[in-house]
Amino acid sequence: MAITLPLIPLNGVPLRKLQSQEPSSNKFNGMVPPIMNDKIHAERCLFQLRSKTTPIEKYIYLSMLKEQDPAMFYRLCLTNMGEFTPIIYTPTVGDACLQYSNIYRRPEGLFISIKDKGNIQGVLKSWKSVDDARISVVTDGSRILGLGDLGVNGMPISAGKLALYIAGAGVRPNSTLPICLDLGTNTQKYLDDPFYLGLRQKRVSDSEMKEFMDEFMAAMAATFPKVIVQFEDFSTDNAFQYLERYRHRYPVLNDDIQGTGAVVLSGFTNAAKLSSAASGRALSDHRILFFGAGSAGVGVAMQLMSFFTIQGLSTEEARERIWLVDSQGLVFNTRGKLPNHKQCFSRRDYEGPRMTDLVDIINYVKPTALLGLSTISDAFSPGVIQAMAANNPRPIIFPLSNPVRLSECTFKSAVEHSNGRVLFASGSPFDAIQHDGKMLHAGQGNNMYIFPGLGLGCILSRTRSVTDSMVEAASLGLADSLTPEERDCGLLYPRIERIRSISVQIATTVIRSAQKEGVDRSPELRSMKDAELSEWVKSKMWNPLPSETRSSL
Ligand SMILES: NC(=O)C1=CN([C@@H]2O[C@H](COP(=O)(O)OP(=O)(O)OC[C@H]3O[C@@H](n4cnc5c(N)ncnc54)[C@H](O)[C@@H]3O)[C@@H](O)[C@H]2O)C=CC1
Ligand SMILES: CC(=O)C(=O)O
Ligand SMILES: [Mg+2]
Repeated sequence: MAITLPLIPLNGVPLRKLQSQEPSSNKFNGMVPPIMNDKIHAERCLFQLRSKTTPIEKYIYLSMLKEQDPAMFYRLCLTNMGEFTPIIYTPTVGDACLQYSNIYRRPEGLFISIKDKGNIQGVLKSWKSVDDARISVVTDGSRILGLGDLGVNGMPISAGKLALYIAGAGVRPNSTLPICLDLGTNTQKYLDDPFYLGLRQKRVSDSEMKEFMDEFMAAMAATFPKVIVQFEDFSTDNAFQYLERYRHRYPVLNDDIQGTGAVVLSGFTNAAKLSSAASGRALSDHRILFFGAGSAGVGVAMQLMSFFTIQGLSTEEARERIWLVDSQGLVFNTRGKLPNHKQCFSRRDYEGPRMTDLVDIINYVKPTALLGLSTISDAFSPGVIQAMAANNPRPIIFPLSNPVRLSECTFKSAVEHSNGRVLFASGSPFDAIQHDGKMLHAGQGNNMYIFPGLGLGCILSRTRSVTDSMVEAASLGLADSLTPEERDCGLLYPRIERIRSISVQIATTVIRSAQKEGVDRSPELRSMKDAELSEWVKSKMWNPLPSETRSSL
């Protein structure tokens, strides 16, 4: 039965208010259907969503719902997290980016282009809720997931991450600001596409970008004094460069370097304990091989050093537990000139010849863990998985590249070729599978578990900067957040349906860490006991659910 809904707020009255009117009310002059029940309308929205046949149609439907009826969108998102995240986030958001200039309906964030240089603050002031902005996700579209330089088509990434801030951490929708910078694109296909929404020019020079970024950051701080800036999906060199350039001046974080580092440290910590229980190997003896040495690979490697230093190893000993592989093979000192970000982990104990075959590298390194952040789909072939399984009773294999079609292997392949022994987490979701009569679940090692809670902790502590200790605290908060039932099921990450309580736990540890580091600007939180602080964090979360269902979160 087709039902026509008044989808646009009427006379400035939000749709939710209209819908809560009694059927008999004629206050809105017949613009509300006679029978408008909130619960049934939620079912109706789900019905509409589920009747779309392709993921991109579902994405478009949910984008419209988010725009037209945010409270309903977030209510449904929170109560159907497992169904919604693959649509509003990876993998479907990757397709939405690829097709953004074709499917574009309405602006959902700010586009700031190189042509705005000299007037960036003027553009920022046009944002609808200038007083409120607390968190902004900023991309320049130069490395969207593993899909390359998509220019302004990267906007759905900023919008999608912020939707998870709202759903997962209860940041108020009006406090979020998605931004896509247009500094050109080097992808010719877009420059030739009449629908492409960005400037028709190649990316600007490094020096021009630096001047632009300096003005942009100063304008953000002046316009939104309370805002935290999350850099997202910048190409490798710029990701490292701009994090370093601003992290001591402004409260900024880079999600791909720090958020990914934290989420993998957490899942790896849980996996290493299970792996060591099976092998008898000391935790400090794990050996980690990274396939992919870009912003995410090296960001994770830097964060995983703390796994070993927590076990009592020195920084140098921790570094020795890590090997990198890039597109040229094993990274070692005498191979030739290396970019700065790879130098720290370049091996000094290997002098050649070049080693490029992954099975050869595994047989040489004998890793206990293999982590993929390479964007190379199926790089973890059956032979690679078997080599890992031959050396380890419970091999740790994390194919972390996004979206799902770029994953280094599927869950099914990892389970089959390790005879069900694998400890697995992937960047994008995989369905659970049956093996030997047992249901096995894939962990999702994605920074979506970290950034909502980390960002919330930063907002509530009013931090001056985001320190390494705060990122590490977020990671340990996540590792500690598994329930006994989740541990019994062998999960490496908690169930995503519990994202709000996970975010409370992470935000609380992040606030405490900010206080220890002396970067907090909310002194009134210092005297609170931990339980009181957690309750206070929870009370600050925006909640779209009717009060009777809130306790289920
Ligand atoms: N699971 C998660 O939460 C996250 C996943 N990622 C994913 O990680 C992937 C990489 O991201 P970035 O590090 O930022 O990209 P990047 O472009 O900076 O790095 C890619 C790395 O892979 C290496 N590589 C490329 N081809 C290779 C080959 N044939 N063999 C071996 N290595 C090869 C490159 O040399 C480079 O070191 C992307 O797919 C991204 O979506 C990124 C951030 C978070
Ligand atoms: C998850 C994420 O941030 C990425 O793939 O870039
Ligand atoms: Mg990213």
